[in-house]
Amino acid sequence: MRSQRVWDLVIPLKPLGLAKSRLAATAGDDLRPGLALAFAQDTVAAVLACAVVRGVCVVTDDPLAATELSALGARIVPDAPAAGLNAALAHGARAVRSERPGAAVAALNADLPALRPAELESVLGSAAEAERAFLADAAGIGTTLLTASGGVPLAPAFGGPSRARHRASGAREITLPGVDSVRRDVDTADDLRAAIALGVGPRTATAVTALRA
Ligand SMILES: Nc1nc2c(ncn2[C@@H]2O[C@H](COP(=O)(O)OP(=O)(O)OP(=O)(O)O)[C@@H](O)[C@H]2O)c(=O)[nH]1
Ligand SMILES: C=C(OP(=O)(O)O)C(=O)O
Repeated sequence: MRSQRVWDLVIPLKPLGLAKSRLAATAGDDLRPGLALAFAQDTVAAVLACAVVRGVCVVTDDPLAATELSALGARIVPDAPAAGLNAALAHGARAVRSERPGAAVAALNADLPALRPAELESVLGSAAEAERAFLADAAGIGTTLLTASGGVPLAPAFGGPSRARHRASGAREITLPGVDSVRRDVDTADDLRAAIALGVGPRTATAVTALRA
């Protein structure tokens, strides 16, 4: 029987006061940081429930997020480069591999509140067939997940139209059907509605109830 590959995930998270700025009209400055935290908590909890995930490293400078996400079982690494998303991801991958040389790593956004562990497992199973692989977001423009096998640099190129950049970088695109929850990032009010329709995790459901109230 072929043994299944295990993965270490790297999840970047901006300071909560700055995160999810495109939801400002929906949530307002009082509720938006809590919503961003709830997305991250539901994302991390689903990742940690995935059978092929060995560990989660969250790269963040936010003290509340650090406390809450480490309580779920994530390792927290400060955003020492302070040079944006891709620098944070490369830093997280280095932190993982400094403890586990040769680890297979996957970068995943923190804004996937509908994430299902079984769908993530399918995506990672498909990713194991390539040295580097990625999954496009629900809009088909960006990326929600990028993987690198052991010994292979992650070389993240997230931000805006990153699907084309990851494809051009030589990473293989994962084209699996039935993994909507892994593609469903939430940037806008429409995205949030779509995530709710898929079924969000418990912390996001509570935060959305506060929003509606
Ligand atoms: N550690 C770290 N994480 C980042 C940084 N920039 C973005 N992220 C995270 O990267 C992921 C994807 O970023 P975006 O979807 O643009 O999220 P966002 O910046 O919160 O959303 P907007 O403010 O609407 O652009 C989210 O999990 C962010 O929290 C950064 O400079 N450092
Ligand atoms: C960082 C990304 O997400 P967003 O579109 O939310 O900025 C990305 O898709 O590369």
